[in-house]
Amino acid sequence: MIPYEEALSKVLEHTKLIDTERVFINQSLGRVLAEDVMADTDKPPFDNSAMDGYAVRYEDIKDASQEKPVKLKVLGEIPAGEETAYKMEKGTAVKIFTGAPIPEGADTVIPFELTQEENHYILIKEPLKLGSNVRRKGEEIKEGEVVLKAGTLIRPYEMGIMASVNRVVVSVYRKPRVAVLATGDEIKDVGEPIEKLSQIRSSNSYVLFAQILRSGGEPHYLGIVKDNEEEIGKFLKHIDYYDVFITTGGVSMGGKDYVQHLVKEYGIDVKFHRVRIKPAKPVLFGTYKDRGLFFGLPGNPVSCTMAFDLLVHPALLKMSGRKDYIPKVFKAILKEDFIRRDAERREFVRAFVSFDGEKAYCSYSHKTQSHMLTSYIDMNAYMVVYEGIKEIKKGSLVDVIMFP
Ligand SMILES: Nc1nc2c(c(=O)[nH]1)N[C@H]1C(S)=C(S)[C@@H](COP(=O)(O)OP(=O)(O)OC[C@H]3O[C@@H](n4cnc5c(N)ncnc54)[C@H](O)[C@@H]3O)O[C@H]1N2
Ligand code: MOO
Repeated sequence: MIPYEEALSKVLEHTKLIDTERVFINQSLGRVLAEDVMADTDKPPFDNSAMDGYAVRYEDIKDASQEKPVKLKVLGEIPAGEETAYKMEKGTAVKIFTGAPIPEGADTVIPFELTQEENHYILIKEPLKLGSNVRRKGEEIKEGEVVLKAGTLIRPYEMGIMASVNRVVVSVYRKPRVAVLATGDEIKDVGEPIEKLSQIRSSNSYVLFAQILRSGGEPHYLGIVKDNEEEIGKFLKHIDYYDVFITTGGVSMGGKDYVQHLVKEYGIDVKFHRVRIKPAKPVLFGTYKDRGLFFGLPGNPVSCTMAFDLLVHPALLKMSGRKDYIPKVFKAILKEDFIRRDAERREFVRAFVSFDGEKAYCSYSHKTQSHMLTSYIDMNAYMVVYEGIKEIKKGSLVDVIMFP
């Protein structure tokens, strides 16, 4: 049995960056840019007003005061989207709206609130700084400048930035194709008739499907296969099509746990089998072809789910070009005592982390066993109980990892 860090670094060591594809920007959310995105023009493309008000010449208004108001003649108005033919001379102002181009000769904008208008004239009773309320051409970005670097995660903000520089198609890392195959004679899909009390619904298939989606992958649901080498082999025959292949069940010591024998037959090079973690001890990891990743996750629902979050999720992120793929560990104050009997493995207990000002607090689910998927209800993190630790007192600092 290897420790968790070693398992994770083995997985990441074999995780290679996936190839790229071009997508329409609306399809790019959550993907990672595989190219730099450049500005097509200066931003803003022209000097324009940041307020509804009057474009003026600073020279004219710099000495305005309550006692000596400045009076300017209003030549006309410029709405946003209009070009301007006004040429401003001494003693004049032009009514202007937010986003409209600053007329030639003007350099400052006075908001309506600071003026009084009367018969095509305005009165100004206080000065403004030179350039007030003017958004300068190119002040945000210069034409040709890299606005988004390759490697950037695309969030709604970045999508907007790409639209603002008229980039409609962009190169991103492809979504990994991830197969999910549930194994087990007793496993039934949702909706299938249950003939015997000993049969179990395949919750794992659905958790995994959603986890893959959440990790930015493309889930391929392969259904359920019996504990039968030939049947499982029919799926593994096509393993090359997938970037990642996940099975659940059949990896422990049971007589029908075929996966570990089969993997060799289908070109999977096993890198580890069994990790000193609780749950998910029997997890198996291997590689195929030059870049495929194979995960044999345990059948127990919590073991399967947790092994995905802590081993598969980081790999999917890394493969997709993400830089933040290592699970972040931080400290929280334990709100109640924790005790366990067996301290051989590092345990990842489903926990709830809450924040109060600067401090984080941690409580945990008392359903600690690996068949209880309901231990995830209302929880948002894993509390890490390290090897050799049997007891943690209320008030102690514990390590926690938020769910992805
Ligand atoms: N003698 C030993 N027995 C077991 C060991 C061990 O070290 N020595 N390890 C235990 C641990 S830890 C785990 S975890 C399980 C993992 O076993 P498998 O991966 O071989 O899984 P199965 O035996 O096929 O199933 C275990 C359990 O999970 C249920 N299951 C399976 N598939 C699904 C599914 N798709 N959806 C929901 N539930 C599923 C299955 O019915 C079993 O109850 O092994 C221990 N045994
Ligand atoms: O490791 Mo198993 O996942 O403890 O139940």
